[in-house]
Amino acid sequence: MTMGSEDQNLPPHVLIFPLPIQGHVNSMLRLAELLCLAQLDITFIVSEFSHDRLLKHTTVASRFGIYPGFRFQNISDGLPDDHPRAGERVMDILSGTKNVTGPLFKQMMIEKNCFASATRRPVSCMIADGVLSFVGDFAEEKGISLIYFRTVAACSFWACFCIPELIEAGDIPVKGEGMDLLVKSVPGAEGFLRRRDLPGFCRVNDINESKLQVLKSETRQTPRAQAAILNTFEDLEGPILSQVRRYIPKLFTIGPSHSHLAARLEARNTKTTISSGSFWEEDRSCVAWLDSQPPKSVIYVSFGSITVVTREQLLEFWYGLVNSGQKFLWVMRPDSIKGKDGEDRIPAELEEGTKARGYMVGWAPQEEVLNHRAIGGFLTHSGWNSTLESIVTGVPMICWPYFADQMINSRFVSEIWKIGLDMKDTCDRVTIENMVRDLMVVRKDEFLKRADEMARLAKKAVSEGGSSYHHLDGLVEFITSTVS
Ligand SMILES: O=c1ccn([C@@H]2O[C@H](COP(=O)(O)OP(=O)(O)O[C@H]3O[C@H](CO)[C@@H](O)[C@H](O)[C@H]3O)[C@@H](O)[C@H]2O)c(=O)[nH]1
Ligand SMILES: C[C@H]1CC[C@@H]2C(C(=O)O)=CO[C@@H](O)[C@@H]21
Repeated sequence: MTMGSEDQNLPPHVLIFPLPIQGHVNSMLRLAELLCLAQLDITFIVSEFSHDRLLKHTTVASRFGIYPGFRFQNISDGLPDDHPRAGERVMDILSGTKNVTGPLFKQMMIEKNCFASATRRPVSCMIADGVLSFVGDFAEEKGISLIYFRTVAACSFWACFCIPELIEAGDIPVKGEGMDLLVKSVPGAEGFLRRRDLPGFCRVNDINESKLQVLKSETRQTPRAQAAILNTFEDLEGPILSQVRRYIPKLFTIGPSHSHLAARLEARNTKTTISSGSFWEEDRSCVAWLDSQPPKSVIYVSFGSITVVTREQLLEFWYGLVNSGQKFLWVMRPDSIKGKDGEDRIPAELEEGTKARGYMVGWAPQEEVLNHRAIGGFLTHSGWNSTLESIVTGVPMICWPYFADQMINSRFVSEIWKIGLDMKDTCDRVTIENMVRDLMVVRKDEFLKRADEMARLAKKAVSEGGSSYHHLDGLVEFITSTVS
């Protein structure tokens, strides 16, 4: 772990370590590529499960093959291959990572001399997912610089940061009555944040429940890092970012990371295609279907990589979409329906309505879909990457948050940014039908106007002179300063 004098001219060596979940890996891969463009050496720690998926379904090998300083390093996520890694069992990823991956990581770093080689200095800086405190422990033990990258919005990070105060105020546990009461102990969000909008981890019966405790402690330890990164931009979350900076002054906002990457690649004329990090095979036939639809006539429906719905919920969505009379493109992940019980018959009116106005795929090239001129709205689970992708393309949203940060993202979409509607905690066909009509027809112009303005601000942030552009340069400078 000591650095020989021959290493002095080598670039900084950054280790990047995401939680092995689609949204987290996607955003960290984009960060990795941005840092490759700045000529830094990168070791990207990826779970065997995620890496297999990436190799099978993306061009990740050739995408990173052009950067000589980039390497993948596989590690176990501690879960058996047949673990669903979705729905109610997704939190097992956190415990698997802590109990199995953590010790393996430490052993690997020691045995491999922090990935030093003849052409690479030992890891000089670690950028770890904000919920991997064991990386922080190792960094402190070995004196390596540490930056946390929490892949959620600032608003969600901040609400998690305030969990101790929320408990103190009696706003957590969130349950039963009082869900619509405003919370007072998330500074900057007084006046609009209700208990029901707090991150899903707060929905516990008892404050000792592990998901609450884990998120509280993982979030609260963030300031021990020398800096932090958020995939957001100043014009989107300025007031909340000011609150976060009271505790983490060195905070780099570099988002939206996907459009930032596209902008930097474009500026170099390197590549203009979208860099997908999909864990499932993208069904591109939906793009041909979209090509034949009128402008802004289709609502895109996708609930991300973790959401699992019951058959009842599925039917409510389906009736709502068909009854709205609007065209729809629906991503139905193969593992996204809970307890298929053999009762798989689809009512004839839904089959007919889908044939007439719908199209379904198992996984879509989402960025390309959202960019398509035929898309006029997005019915989403409000995962942060999906939210940012929608913002960049100026597509208004209907939010059906499933868990975690999605609960607060959807509140900001509807109440603060006013670029969509929030249907959290409801799932009935009439609400869905009405909201789809509102978004796509009745209030279409109002939502599109605001969404267009937000898209403009997002693009400004990642362009030369913009806040995220400036922050990424600052991040590279900071990383470089850790070796000089
Ligand atoms: O058919 C699809 C559906 C999704 N995506 C992509 O998959 C990613 C999904 O990310 P996200 O919207 O953030 O959802 P999750 O994968 O569910 O992300 C997890 O991680 C996020 C933080 O990184 C959190 O905000 C979410 O709540 C959490 O569920 C996005 O980049 C999408 O473009 C596709 O390419 N095709
Ligand atoms: C499974 C969840 C645990 C933490 C992650 C998260 C976050 O706030 O960082 C939000 O939802 C999921 O992506 C992860």
